[in-house]
Amino acid sequence: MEPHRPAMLNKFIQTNQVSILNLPFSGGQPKKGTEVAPELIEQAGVQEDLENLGYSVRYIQNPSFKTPPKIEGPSKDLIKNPQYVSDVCRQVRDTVKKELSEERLVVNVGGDHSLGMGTIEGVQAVYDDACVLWIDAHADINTPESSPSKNLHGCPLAFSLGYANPVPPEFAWTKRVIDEKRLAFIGLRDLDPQERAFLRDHNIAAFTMHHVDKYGISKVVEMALEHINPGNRHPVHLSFDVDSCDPMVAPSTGTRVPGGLTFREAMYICEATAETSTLVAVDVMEVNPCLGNEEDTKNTVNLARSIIRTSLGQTLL
Ligand SMILES: NC(=[NH2+])NCCC[C@H](N)C(=O)O
Ligand SMILES: [Mn+2]
Ligand SMILES: [Mn+2]
Repeated sequence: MEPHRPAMLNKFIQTNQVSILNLPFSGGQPKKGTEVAPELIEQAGVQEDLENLGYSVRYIQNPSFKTPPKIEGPSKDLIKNPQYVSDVCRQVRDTVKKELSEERLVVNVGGDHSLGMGTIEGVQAVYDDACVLWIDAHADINTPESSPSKNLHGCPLAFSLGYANPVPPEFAWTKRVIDEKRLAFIGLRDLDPQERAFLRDHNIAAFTMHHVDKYGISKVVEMALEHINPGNRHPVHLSFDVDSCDPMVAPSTGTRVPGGLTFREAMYICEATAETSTLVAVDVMEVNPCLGNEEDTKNTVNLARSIIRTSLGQTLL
């Protein structure tokens, strides 16, 4: 079939190649189910969507991520599954790094958002000036110590910013790889006390749902991108937690928070990011097909599919 539109010219990735990393993993939080999301999102037709945009797609499967290597008790600071999360995230880092260094755009399909520490390190290993646009109801910037839940999906950015102190031994491989001025959030509405303190003390560009209401999504995206990526000179890593969206839009996810993004606001973020021609990696995280009814699962899987094709250049016209 003729592609109806050529793949967008990308400032950093000059091939038309995309690697989709299926990351069937739920070890960063207690609810089973995120490990089955990648296969459902694949079956929804992502490969065909991207081929229609002119991309050549390679799928990378990681079935071993599904099963914890061994039963582990909590480490002494009580965070859950530290060794399992660490092992998987380290492998994710290496795969992202390899695919990007061979000039393939990377799509990471989770899985829970603890995977973000792996995707960020992988992107930064190839593009050390890349910026991160984190779309989420949550800031995921708790340290293992500050985390009230002790679930590692609430912690990935604390590792990438070097805030965890002490760093649990399992995560000794993580480094401070991003600077605060290269990180922005959109969609925030559920923050823990220490997360709020980090965002304020380090002057991180944190756009909450209040800002979306006040300025509208187009202005918020413009301010966020202008802050982290002035002049579109840096590669962009878009990390999309579907719980940024309203529970009516993304019902099948583990930590639902009322008052989120509409479907169009979510798409607008993807469209505006695509228009910068600087996207090198996108994460779609926290779809849990085991939560909600059949209709809920279908809608949430379709949201994930739409996030992928829209951030890779699909437009409405
Ligand atoms: N990726 C997510 N959905 N994270 C939710 C984190 C919720 C809460 N802040 C915590 O630390 O546990
Ligand atoms: Mn979240
Ligand atoms: Mn998240």
